[in-house]
Amino acid sequence: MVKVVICGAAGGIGQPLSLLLKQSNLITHLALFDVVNAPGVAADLSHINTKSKVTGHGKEEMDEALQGAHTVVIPAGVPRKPGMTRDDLFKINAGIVRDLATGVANNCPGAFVLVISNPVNSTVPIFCEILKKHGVFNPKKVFGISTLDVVRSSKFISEVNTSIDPSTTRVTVVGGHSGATIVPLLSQIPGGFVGSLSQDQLDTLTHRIQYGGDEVVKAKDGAGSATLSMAYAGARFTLTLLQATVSGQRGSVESTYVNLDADLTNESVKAFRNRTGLDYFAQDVEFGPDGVEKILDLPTLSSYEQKLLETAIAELKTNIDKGTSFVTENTIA
Ligand SMILES: NC(=O)c1ccc[n+]([C@@H]2O[C@H](COP(=O)([O-])OP(=O)(O)OC[C@H]3O[C@@H](n4cnc5c(N)ncnc54)[C@H](O)[C@@H]3O)[C@@H](O)[C@H]2O)c1
Ligand SMILES: O=C(O)C[C@H](O)C(=O)O
Repeated sequence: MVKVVICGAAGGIGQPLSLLLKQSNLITHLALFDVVNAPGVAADLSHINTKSKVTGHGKEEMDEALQGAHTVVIPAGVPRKPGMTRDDLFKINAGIVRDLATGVANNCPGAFVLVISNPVNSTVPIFCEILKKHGVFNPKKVFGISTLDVVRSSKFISEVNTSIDPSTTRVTVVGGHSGATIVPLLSQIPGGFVGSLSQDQLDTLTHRIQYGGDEVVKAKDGAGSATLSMAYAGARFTLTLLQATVSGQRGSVESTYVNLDADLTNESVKAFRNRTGLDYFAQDVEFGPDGVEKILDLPTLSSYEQKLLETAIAELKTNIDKGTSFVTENTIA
């Protein structure tokens, strides 16, 4: 049985994400958990003629939803409004993520967990610290979802160079998932893409990728942030992970924000960690049956990207400390 649980399933991301996952034959049970409206969304989806069973679970039914989960996807929490940073969401979303992590530790400690709730740079450390406290943390199984940055990068570069097919050109995006911590490695795009840009074009494109979320928040004008593109990105990541962990497919790669203990064999990851002091970082990861098979080496960066990375590292440190301190200060020993 492959049970996938969506926490926050009735929300702006949760609904289209559940719809996309309902189309997968890899999933046998889709469990929708939300503090509001989950049974209604579940009833609606359950009429779609694909293999999976769909169940809805309300506010008091988190444990039941999580029991036996293979994978838990978490888009629960509040989204931004214009003028807010992702870090402004910390106050509310930190507590939501802490409680869901406790639920995972108690009900499905071996599950793969995909954290979408912002600020991802801090909510992933919160999730991992809670699992550590319960003695069930496996760094190969917890992922911060930064796939939307990769999806945006592919699309935005194809608008600059129309010979690029955005559906097949993947861009490595490292660092984290907010503003300056998002570092797209455009120098890695084959065909001399970066060399064809002026410095102004490179600055504009990099800024657009780093602040793509703001474009949507501004356009939605108070009605939230990216939901449909996020559902697409979240489904892409979930299905890639399921193909590796359920179907045994090897060799697929996505950029994702992980605890760097996920690959203790990579010497360059060790060296990076010693130099920066970072325990969490988004990087290209290869999937295997246990989740993270390998964290890939950082490629050689251009001097432009190196500067972006140094700025990202400083901000990431603060974001990570904020997440880990929250757990130290807000959990009963
Ligand atoms: N990682 C990314 O790239 C990315 C992209 C877009 C949005 N996000 C983040 O995803 C989150 C959700 O965004 P949205 O637009 O779907 O928001 P939304 O308000 O539309 O939906 C959130 C849902 O979570 C539910 N919820 C709240 N507390 C809960 C709890 N304790 N347990 C279960 N469900 C709970 C709400 O009832 C709601 O249905 C936000 O934090 C947003 O910033 C992340
Ligand atoms: O911008 C946001 O707040 C939502 C999300 O993180 C995004 O990148 O679109």
